[in-house]
Amino acid sequence: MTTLADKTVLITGGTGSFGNELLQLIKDTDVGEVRVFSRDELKQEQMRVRMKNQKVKFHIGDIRDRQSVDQAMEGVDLVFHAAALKQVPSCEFFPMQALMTNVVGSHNVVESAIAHRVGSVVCLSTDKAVFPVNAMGMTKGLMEKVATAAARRLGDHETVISTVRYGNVMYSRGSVIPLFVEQIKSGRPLTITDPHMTRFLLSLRSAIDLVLFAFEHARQGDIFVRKAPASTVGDLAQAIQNLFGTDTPLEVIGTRHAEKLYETLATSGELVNAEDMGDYLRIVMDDRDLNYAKYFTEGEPQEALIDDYTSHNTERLSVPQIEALLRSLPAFERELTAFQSARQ
Ligand SMILES: O=c1ccn([C@@H]2O[C@H](COP(=O)(O)OP(=O)(O)O[C@H]3O[C@H](CO)[C@H](O)[C@H](O)[C@H]3O)[C@@H](O)[C@H]2O)c(=O)[nH]1
Repeated sequence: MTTLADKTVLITGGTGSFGNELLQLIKDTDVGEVRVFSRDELKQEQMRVRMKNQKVKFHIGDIRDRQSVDQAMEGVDLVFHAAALKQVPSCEFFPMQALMTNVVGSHNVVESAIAHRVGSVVCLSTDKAVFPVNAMGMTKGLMEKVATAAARRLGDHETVISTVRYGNVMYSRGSVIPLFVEQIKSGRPLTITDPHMTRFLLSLRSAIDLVLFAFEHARQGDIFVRKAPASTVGDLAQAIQNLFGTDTPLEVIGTRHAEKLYETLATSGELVNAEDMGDYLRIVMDDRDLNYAKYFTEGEPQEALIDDYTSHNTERLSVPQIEALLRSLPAFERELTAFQSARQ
């Protein structure tokens, strides 16, 4: 990570799991300074005590408040924009709050970075932003539009704005894997929404690799996608049962509010202009101008021939493959070991 040498990095939403993991990775490199920007003073205090690192500075603020963003942006070279409301149910019930943080807040971050001549801004998005059905995905989709519109306006300005999209981060707080583990530990049935539902699966470390890849390779307005395998929820539950050596009953509870049978990481329209970079896809910005006549004369005939890239048609993990992936997650492995030793 020589490219971070002596750089000042700002992580919005820096006290979350993404910020914590990224900091672990870069705090001992030759990075100049890392600023953690977030609303929660308690989480910042806990992080400060845990880190004890002079390079890490803490800024209380809210991305909805431009002034607080501007203060933290002074002298920054690189922004990882992770601050968001990302719980599907809470965004569903409070869509204006999602709009204020994910759209207006993101606009503040992008415009502040441009005004402070920051070198690179990487915005974190999600597969739920593509063909969105819930307020979380809709507002993240609008965040992408805000980032792309700024990038289009900037052209070859010194600030490069890019976005990354990824699917479900395995074992993230509040997600299905820790839930299934808790249900097994307490002997309750595993609540399965729909055994055929699929999700892209990736580790937090892979998500961070994607963000660093974007920083190192971004051209103006790029969206980067990490290719990822997927599994059905039924197979995921089976893999967890196998590893824990239990046969806890399964209870099919049905699809929850505002969720999809499968997710999409890139649309056929985006794939027409995407560059295959091995583990990653670079979706190039559509930089056509607002000259509507062109839209009717310069369409994209290829689009109809390509499928969207979805968790239904990506590589499908088998149960043993899911087991191997789960065992590579340190937090899962710790739970499993504790469970096994308690049973002996
Ligand atoms: O009791 C449950 C809960 C979930 N699921 C299923 O497990 C899969 C994953 O569910 P998660 O709740 O772990 O993840 P989501 O895809 O719903 O969304 C997650 O990932 C998003 C990012 O893409 C947001 O971060 C969101 O808050 C987070 O929950 C889904 O198919 C869901 O239907 C079950 O079968 N049973």
